[in-house]
Amino acid sequence: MSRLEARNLVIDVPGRRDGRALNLDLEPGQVWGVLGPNGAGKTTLLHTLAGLRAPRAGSVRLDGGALASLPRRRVARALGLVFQERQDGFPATVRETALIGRHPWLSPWQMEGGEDLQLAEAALERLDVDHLAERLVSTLSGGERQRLAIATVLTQAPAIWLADEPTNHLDLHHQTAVMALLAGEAQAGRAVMLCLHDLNLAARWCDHLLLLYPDGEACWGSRDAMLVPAALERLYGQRLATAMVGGAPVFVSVR
Ligand SMILES: Nc1ncnc2c1ncn2[C@@H]1O[C@H](COP(=O)(O)OP(=O)(O)OP(=O)(O)O)[C@@H](O)[C@H]1O
Repeated sequence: MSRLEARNLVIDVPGRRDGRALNLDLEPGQVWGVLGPNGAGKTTLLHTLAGLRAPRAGSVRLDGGALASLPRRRVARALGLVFQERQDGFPATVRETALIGRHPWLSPWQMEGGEDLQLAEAALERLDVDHLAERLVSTLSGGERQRLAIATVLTQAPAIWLADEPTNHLDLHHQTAVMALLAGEAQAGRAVMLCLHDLNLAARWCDHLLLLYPDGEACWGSRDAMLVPAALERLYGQRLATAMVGGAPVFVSVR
């Protein structure tokens, strides 16, 4: 189990004022949703929390240690990142790609062993892409590629998931399956943070929300405290109608 802390964190969005510094803890068992309009800084935040981008101010701490000073292997074992964009620069099969998730756990020239292969196979099956194991990644559909990206992080088995729009390209069934998988990861003691565009998925599956505004303002807290229609309308610059379905709010944009 691991925790990630943002302390007085200002993400570096070019040309934008600092806005509100973030002070939040991503703790084992939690599912955080990051909401905000295009360009608000969701991806920038995730990459900053993963140590791939330097913050403008403040720090990120992993289990109490400054992320920037920890060995990359230690970070790579703890943090799994599902990228929004990905490049498949060289030819690889689906199975080989999932096995990349084991790299943080292997020494530089060590081959993957039987246990690594078992983890990869189980992850491919869990994401419903096991029948594609021999296929080249370049031949996959958008949704299949997305599920493989999640299977690769599942193979990595990190204590903390940072997932940028994990339901991108997914049909309704696979959206629900992926959100259930991530909620299950949290229930098993991992910490999960997701950037989402779908308010209804956030309302259904997240227990904490961070609202990022385009001007750098932000607020965060428990899901119920954050799902205030007026705040969400201001966030997106969009009028919303709200209904309750199965005990959870459902938001629909209205003209
Ligand atoms: N290298 C860069 N140079 C200039 N501007 C950048 C650079 N990287 C990001 N930005 C800008 O920073 C802002 C935040 O980008 P980011 O990708 O974090 O937004 P986002 O909330 O994830 O958006 P989306 O919902 O569209 O994915 C955007 O306005 C983007 O154009």
